[in-house]
Amino acid sequence: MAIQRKKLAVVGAGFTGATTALMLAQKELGDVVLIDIPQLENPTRGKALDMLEASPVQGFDSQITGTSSYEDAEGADVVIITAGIARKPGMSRDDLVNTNAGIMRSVCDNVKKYCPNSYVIILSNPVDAMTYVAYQALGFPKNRVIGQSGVLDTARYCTFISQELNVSVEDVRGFVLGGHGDDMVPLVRYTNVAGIPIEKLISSERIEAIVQRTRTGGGEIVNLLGNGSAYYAPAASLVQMTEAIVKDKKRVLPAIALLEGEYGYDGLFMGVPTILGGDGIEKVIELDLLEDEKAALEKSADSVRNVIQIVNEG
Ligand SMILES: NC(=O)C1=CN([C@@H]2O[C@H](COP(=O)(O)OP(=O)(O)OC[C@H]3O[C@@H](n4cnc5c(N)ncnc54)[C@H](O)[C@@H]3O)[C@@H](O)[C@H]2O)C=CC1
Ligand SMILES: O=C([O-])CC(=O)C(=O)O
Repeated sequence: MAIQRKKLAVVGAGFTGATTALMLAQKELGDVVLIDIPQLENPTRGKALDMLEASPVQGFDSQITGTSSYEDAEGADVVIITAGIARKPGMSRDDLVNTNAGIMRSVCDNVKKYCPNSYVIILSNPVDAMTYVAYQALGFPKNRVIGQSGVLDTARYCTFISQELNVSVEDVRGFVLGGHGDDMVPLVRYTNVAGIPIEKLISSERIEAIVQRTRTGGGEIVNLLGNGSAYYAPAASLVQMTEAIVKDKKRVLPAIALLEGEYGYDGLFMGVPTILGGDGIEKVIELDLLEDEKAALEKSADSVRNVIQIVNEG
């Protein structure tokens, strides 16, 4: 049988979804189906057509289709869910929980029906809780339900470190653990520049400032934009995760995974280092944490549990 291109569905054709669709196509990771609600069928088709018309200029052969019908996404290999409302200045991600949980359930009913074998990556906020909602609604095995937070949070962290030291971003390595909220845990002890621990390069005061800026990195963009939240770096993060899956790269990337004993948590979805490959989350990597790191992770886990409780009560 002829080799076929991968089929990639992006649900939600707003800022993050549209940007992701374009970046996926530019990297030729597969043909992209961009889906939004029926009331936005024409704008969604228009965005997809506009992107496709960039393909001769940029030289990519991925197809991009805009639709409100999940039938067009039938059999997708990867489904990225960005559907939902975004926060505005003065709001926390958790304020979105009730609206987005309803949207997530209705989207997942369709994904389950039309893309039963897909690997699903969740972006909608509050993303740890939304990954839990998706897992319940989809009924897929845990390796196929993956939340995006850590790639983005780590990207922000590494951006700030590279700016601080005026070195290439390519040489900065780090990890952010925990929930996607203001008490996320950038792991300073596991952060280095070309192998050199950052504690040897940056003062502890400046490291603390970078950690704090990372934790509130999403809010910093929300305040600057005024009417929505970040989308370029979130889209780039989704594309890196999709690439790891469709090319079976076995990248070591942070992702929101269902923990079943790892790090001492059971039944909780939270950001941890994983191996991301052709079978989705192929492994959760467990790091030895010091007491203060464990305490910081526990604080973050507590925030995630509180939001999940709202979901369960709602
Ligand atoms: N986890 C993360 O790191 C990040 C999460 N986000 C979250 O991603 C979500 C999307 O953000 P943006 O794209 O900026 O918002 P946006 O408002 O630009 O786009 C959301 C789109 O979802 C669509 N939508 C709503 N209900 C739908 C349904 N039932 N089916 C299909 N589409 C539906 C809307 O019509 C809209 O076009 C927000 O919840 C935001 O907080 C954004 C950035 C990073
Ligand atoms: O801050 C937000 O609401 C969107 C988001 O999750 C991020 O950019 O990290």
